[in-house]
Amino acid sequence: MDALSRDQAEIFEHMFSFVDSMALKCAVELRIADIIHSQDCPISLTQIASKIITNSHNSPMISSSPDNNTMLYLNRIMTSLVRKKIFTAQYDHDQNNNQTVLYYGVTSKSRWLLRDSKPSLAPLILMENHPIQMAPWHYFSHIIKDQEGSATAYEKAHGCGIFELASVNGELNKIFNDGMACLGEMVMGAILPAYDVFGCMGSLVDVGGGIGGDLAEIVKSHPHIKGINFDLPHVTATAPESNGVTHVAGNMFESVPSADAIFIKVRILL
Ligand SMILES: C[S@@+](CC[C@H](N)C(=O)[O-])C[C@H]1O[C@@H](n2cnc3c(N)ncnc32)[C@H](O)[C@@H]1O
Repeated sequence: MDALSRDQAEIFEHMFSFVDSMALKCAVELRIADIIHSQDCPISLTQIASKIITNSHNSPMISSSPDNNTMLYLNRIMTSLVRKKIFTAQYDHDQNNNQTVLYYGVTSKSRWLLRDSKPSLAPLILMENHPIQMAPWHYFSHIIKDQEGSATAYEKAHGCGIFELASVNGELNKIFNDGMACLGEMVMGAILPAYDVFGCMGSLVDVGGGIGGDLAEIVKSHPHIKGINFDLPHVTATAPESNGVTHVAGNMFESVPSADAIFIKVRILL
């Protein structure tokens, strides 16, 4: 291949690179990793499709024979995910039908797509690839050209910032908080064993603590701490109860509950 064609092929690759994210999102939405992980061995496309149909009707009694379109589209998604080494694909002989069949199996990456077990990146994948969250990425050129004002790409796309939008959009509020909580679990798993700073405090306030997952982990490993999870009202309203953690609603730019120490994780001052 000459240099011109190679460069052109590379631009094509960049042009369609969003397809990888969409295939990942599709796999999470359809619970493909959960379906394959729940079996003891690799399974065929037909088996995956049947499970998807059964799951989508939410009843094992519904007939689960996939039609041609389902098989065609699922085949394309699986091809993309296998290319990214998220699943394996291997031909084997099916003795029941005396045919050679392609079987899909798990890899070390596929467990991060699981919906039914933790740790998982599934909530973050659903959040980052949601149309609301994708829209601001279309405004790069606008914010660069914009000579007046300092609107962010998010504000250009939605007319307000993410926290304001989440306060009036329950779906965004849930996917954002779930995404943050899943990220928090992983980060706290690294912070807690590495930083021995929590023993000396009697109370701790997590400012912008989301639904309180980080603080719950800290209090679990340091039960003497009185935890205060502080966030905006629409966030604390959906926070689950947790032993040793009190949820307090408010605006950090007005006041913050007092405690022996303040914990702030992730850049929130944009
Ligand atoms: C990027 S998230 C981080 C959540 C959590 N700390 C974590 O690391 O997973 C930022 C959090 O700050 C909260 N927040 C934003 N503005 C706030 C404000 N003015 N007062 C209190 N909380 C705020 C948001 O609701 C959100 O839960």
